[in-house]
Amino acid sequence: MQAASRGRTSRGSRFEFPPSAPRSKSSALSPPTVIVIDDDEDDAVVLPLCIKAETARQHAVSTSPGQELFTPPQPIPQRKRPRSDQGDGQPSTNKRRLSTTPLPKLNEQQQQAVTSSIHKPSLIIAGAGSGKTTVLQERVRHMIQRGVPPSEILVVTFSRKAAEDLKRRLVQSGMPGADKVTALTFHGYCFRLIMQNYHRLGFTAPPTVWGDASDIRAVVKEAIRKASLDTARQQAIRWLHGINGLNLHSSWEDVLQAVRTRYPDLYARCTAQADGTLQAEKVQSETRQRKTTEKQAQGAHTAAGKGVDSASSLKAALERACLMEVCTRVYDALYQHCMKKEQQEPRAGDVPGTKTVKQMKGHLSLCKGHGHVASMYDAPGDEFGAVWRAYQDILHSCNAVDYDDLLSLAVELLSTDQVLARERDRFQMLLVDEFQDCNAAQIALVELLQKGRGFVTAVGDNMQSIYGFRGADHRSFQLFERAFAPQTGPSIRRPLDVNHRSRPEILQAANAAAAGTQPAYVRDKVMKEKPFFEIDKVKDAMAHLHLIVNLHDDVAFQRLLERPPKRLGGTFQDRLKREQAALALQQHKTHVSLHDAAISLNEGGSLTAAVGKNLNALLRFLDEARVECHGMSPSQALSYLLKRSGYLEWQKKQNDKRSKDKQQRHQSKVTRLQPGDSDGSGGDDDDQVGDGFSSDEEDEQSTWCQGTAGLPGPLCTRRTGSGCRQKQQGVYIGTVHSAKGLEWDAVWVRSHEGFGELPFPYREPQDLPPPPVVSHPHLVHVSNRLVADREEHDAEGQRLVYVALTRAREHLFLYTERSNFEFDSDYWGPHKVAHEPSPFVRKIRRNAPGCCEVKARMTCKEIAAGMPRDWQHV
Ligand SMILES: Nc1ncnc2c1ncn2[C@@H]1O[C@H](COP(=O)(O)OP(=O)(O)OP(=O)(O)O)[C@@H](O)[C@H]1O
Repeated sequence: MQAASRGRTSRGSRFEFPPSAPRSKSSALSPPTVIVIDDDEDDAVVLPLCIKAETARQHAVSTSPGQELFTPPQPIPQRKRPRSDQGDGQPSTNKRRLSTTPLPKLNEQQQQAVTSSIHKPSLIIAGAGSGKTTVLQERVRHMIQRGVPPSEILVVTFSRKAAEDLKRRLVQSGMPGADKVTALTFHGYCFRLIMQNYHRLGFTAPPTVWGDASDIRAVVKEAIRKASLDTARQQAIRWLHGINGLNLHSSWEDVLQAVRTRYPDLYARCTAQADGTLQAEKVQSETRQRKTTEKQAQGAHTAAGKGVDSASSLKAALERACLMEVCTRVYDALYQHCMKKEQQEPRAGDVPGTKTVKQMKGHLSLCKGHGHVASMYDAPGDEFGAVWRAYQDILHSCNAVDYDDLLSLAVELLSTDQVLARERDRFQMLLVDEFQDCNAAQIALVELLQKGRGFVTAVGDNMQSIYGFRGADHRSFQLFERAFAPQTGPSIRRPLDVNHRSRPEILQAANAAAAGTQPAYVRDKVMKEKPFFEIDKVKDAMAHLHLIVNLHDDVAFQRLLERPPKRLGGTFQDRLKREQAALALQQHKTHVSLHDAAISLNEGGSLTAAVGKNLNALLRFLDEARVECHGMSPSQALSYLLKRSGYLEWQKKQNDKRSKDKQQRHQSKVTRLQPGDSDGSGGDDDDQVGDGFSSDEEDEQSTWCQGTAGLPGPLCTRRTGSGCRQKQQGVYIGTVHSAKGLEWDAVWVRSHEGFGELPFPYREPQDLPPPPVVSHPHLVHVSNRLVADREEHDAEGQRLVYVALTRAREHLFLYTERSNFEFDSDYWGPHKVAHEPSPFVRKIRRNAPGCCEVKARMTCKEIAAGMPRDWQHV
């Protein structure tokens, strides 16, 4: 950084400028600034939007939710925000203020909100930066001061970061017992509840939580396959039309009898197959055939022997073979069809009804978010309902749940008197942050926990509602009032009108961006770092852990099959899948686990020597590991497993081929896996359990596996991705969703055309899941309106921009690169694409011209020079 001379802002903070930079007003960076970086040149090029630095900063800004936010903020009372200037006038670093500084002196409205009766419901709806979270924290302190035992206070937030922050702040405030307060995400709370009561939900052991997006997609794919199988049964019935009085409800057994009558040859062939004489059909190559003749003969002998020994097992084997023959005729065609469809992105004009895996996954999540359950989609022939039921069957037989299930299962638990009474006893007081983003299940949880009692405080902001696409219920505040009005009467709402965070100009710009016309949405490709729990090595390690606590975890088992050192190829996996399907038919189950199928194949003795050896070794390894890991801590178990399975050795060989720095990166990834609390009792570490909103779109990730035998549970693994980077010195890079509730002195927002785009594009009504046919057994307010209309969807995009801009305290930079490389492998390969500034930037310029100044160009040096001196190293 070059030597610099000093300038002075109206507030007295000192900024440095390089000698070469002109010292006109336009070069002194005042927020907000829109910058266009031209990557053709070394220098950045700035367009945009600089604030007149001398405009008011000495007053607070009026802010209130909803429409009023669009009106230009009125300078009202003196803003007495205690800045964290460190004596020399330098602004604070880019850490969240709440986590590092003492609580501010509350204004009158805040004071009232904090001290209102703790035995009455309170709803605080206020704009960004008005101190909602601060009030929530202070209210907890107030409750403790009023004699509420801290362990009976439950604070629910929307992200783990927010929960951790709140807890830390409470502890730092020195309030005795503050560390006993429970601060969790909704999903964290539900997870804990389910782990403590899993047996009431029909689980025989604590379920595994499947959160990885690609794993879930694989399960959905399998569910589509299974649902197709049912369609196949119906097709087979049509194929065998009229025989033995078959109708569409006939079982596979009836189908079998019909085959026997109509196609005796086929039936005989299947009999022969069951006797083991056609085993060779499974062997693909001549070479392999020769090598395995002996083994096959042995296997055939065993199968035949079994058949002779027992008439019933011969019948079962016969049925199995025959059924498979019939099923696969139609089933394969359907499966291929489904899989082919899955490769394609949904496009306008796609035939409605045939859903892709991605669509199905989205629909499942959306419906679960709305509090629906599979049984609500029981209409015959309903494709979505069939897939959903198959999906749940797979989860159930693998003793697993997904993130969305955590909420609905918790609702189910709290709908039983015993659990509800215990939880209400355990947590007297409930406080909820970001209430505007609650979905039906979350609202139901709040209602169940406090209905008729009303010791609940909720805070939120309509303008920051950005989770509609995941089922956040737009009526959340209304529903809150309806549920708790009997306890409060009409005075339930408490306003907070003063923004204490951002400079007025920033707020004006944010309001301007969110006001007026609808934004245009343009698809944007974002290159982002792979989330920690999606890194292959991490998934490998987690698969080992998951399997030793739950052998029926098919996702983990599949992974161990696919990955070295126990690699078992695609042919074997196909065989295993067939065995799995056959076993399920034979046992009249919708699903049996891959592990069970593997045991069956292993015992069948019909595998080639090499495959048989590998499979046997894998099964033995799992059996032994479950015994050996008994009582170990998760990190010990992980070390043992990776070593014992040969994975580490394999990795070492791989590492030898890598450069040294790559090795170090890998090592650091593995060591990031940290064990959580070990007694499962939900101590302090329990709030490490993540919020479940992070699996694919956001930066924070959390995964769980639970102990059975001796393994401690829950094992919480924490991601040290950008969420943790925030705690270090440096720049936090994240999505707008992940930044919600947080604040920084300086915020840079990339603002080219895609800015404001939601994670999911708008879906036309025909692309939505069908409405449920029956209502939910537990939820009171389940909305049948699955997704808001286009107008609401666009408004949510605007709110996303509003949230982004209001994260800034002092400096807001909106920048657009003039052009950048984008990757298009299908056609041109990487090529440069020109970027236009976002429509929001145009709106800020149009609607709030007085608050910002637009710069056409700015060099990188000038940008850096505009930063406070102690930031220039960043
Ligand atoms: N009375 C006050 N005086 C000075 N500063 C305050 C006061 N109340 C809150 N603040 C500060 O204002 C900032 C915003 O507060 P807080 O995060 O609680 O607002 P919020 O309404 O939860 O914001 P958002 O909804 O945008 O996340 C914080 O830095 C907080 O310390």
